Amino acid sequence: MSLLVTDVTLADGRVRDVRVEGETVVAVEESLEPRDDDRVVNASEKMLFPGAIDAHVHFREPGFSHKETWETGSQSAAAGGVTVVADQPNTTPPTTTGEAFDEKEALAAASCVDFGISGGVTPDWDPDSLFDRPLFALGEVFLADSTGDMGIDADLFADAVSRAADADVTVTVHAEDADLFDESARDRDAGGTGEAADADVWSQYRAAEAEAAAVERAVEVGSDSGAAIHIAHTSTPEGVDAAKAGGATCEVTPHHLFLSREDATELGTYGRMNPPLRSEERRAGMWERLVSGEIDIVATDHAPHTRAEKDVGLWDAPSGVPGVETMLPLLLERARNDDISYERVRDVTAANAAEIFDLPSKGRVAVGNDADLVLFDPDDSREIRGSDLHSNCGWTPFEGMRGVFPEMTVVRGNVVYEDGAFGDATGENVRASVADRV
Ligand SMILES: NC(=O)N[C@@H](CC(=O)O)C(=O)O
Ligand SMILES: [Zn+2]
Ligand SMILES: [Zn+2]
Repeated sequence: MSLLVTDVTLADGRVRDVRVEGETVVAVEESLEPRDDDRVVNASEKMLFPGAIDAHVHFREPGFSHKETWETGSQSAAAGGVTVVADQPNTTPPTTTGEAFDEKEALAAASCVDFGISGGVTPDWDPDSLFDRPLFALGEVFLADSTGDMGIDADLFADAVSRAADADVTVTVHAEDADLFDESARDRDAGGTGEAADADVWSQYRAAEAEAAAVERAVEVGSDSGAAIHIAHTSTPEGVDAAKAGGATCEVTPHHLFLSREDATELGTYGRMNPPLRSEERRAGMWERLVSGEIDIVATDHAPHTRAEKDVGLWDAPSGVPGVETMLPLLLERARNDDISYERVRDVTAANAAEIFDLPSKGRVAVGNDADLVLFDPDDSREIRGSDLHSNCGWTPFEGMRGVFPEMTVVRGNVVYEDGAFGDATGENVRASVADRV
């Protein structure tokens, strides 16, 4: 079957007809004649973007299927216009050996969107077998403990970065320096359980200064060995500036763009994540750097935990919030309000990640590219409700905010999501399928 989307507005404002044949965009023209076997979608007043690439998700399998599975996580992605996800290594077993990579890749066959799998670093990792696999990236490499307690020391980090440089693999870094955490925060009253806790205490504890210091160290190690460094979830303007000064690329999460310490008290443990929410001033500084082009990409750090796990005291709760389904909707809402251009939203959600992570067939609506597409009505803004979303966790820190959600999401020509329903298409590893390697 071929798909013909007519009269659709692209991110740059051009109105075009777009034809998909098989897995590929074959024509983008002012006017294309429908053919007998075309499914024609009349999309006047609608917009067509490249499917978003979320370079940072935690889909939790193997090991934590009660939090999320490849099926639920990828459906949440598809319903949010995300067509590629990159899964992080803090699963059980951690993705630190070739065998663990293979186990995760087999489970990822349940994904309805395309995926990449990143390799992780622990003292007992097996770099030889790991680099033998088609890694999306090395990372996130944890410079401080987060979910999974995979924090590593400086020597192992330097060793890992040089191995990645040899293998020509980008290193993604969770940059926080635990030596700079503010232990005095432990003396503050952290409130009750769940929403009654005060996550501002967590923001004080994992101090803002701890980020830039770790970024500086990471970019230094990167330049010593010639490795490409990508800083995950930068949360402070200082961290972004240090990344850019050191020649690294960086990402920001939706929660660090749209939430701040002013929300932390109300969110309670549902607002506990690493790095934590920052001051309103720093949040605004992140938004400025996104709009200006200093921040390369938005990635969600989609880190689902169940309500039962979150409904405990602040110091006992797991860190992390879901976000893969609401990233593009939240940004499209801002574009609708003229706070950011549609082109910039396209670049930070798709085109730039395709460049940084070397996915030449993805990230753009262009002839010859994979038909990874998202169709939406730019005026169809609605309230975000956790109960409407598709992640297994069933909640969102963005409850009540507005978003522009997709009508249709297409992965390599397959309609994976349309008007609330999912197709039965299967995602593929963006680096190489298992079959290709045998
Ligand atoms: N960001 C988080 O707070 N949590 C992430 C891990 C991580 O990215 O640090 C998780 O896997 O739960
Ligand atoms: Zn992290
Ligand atoms: Zn993460």
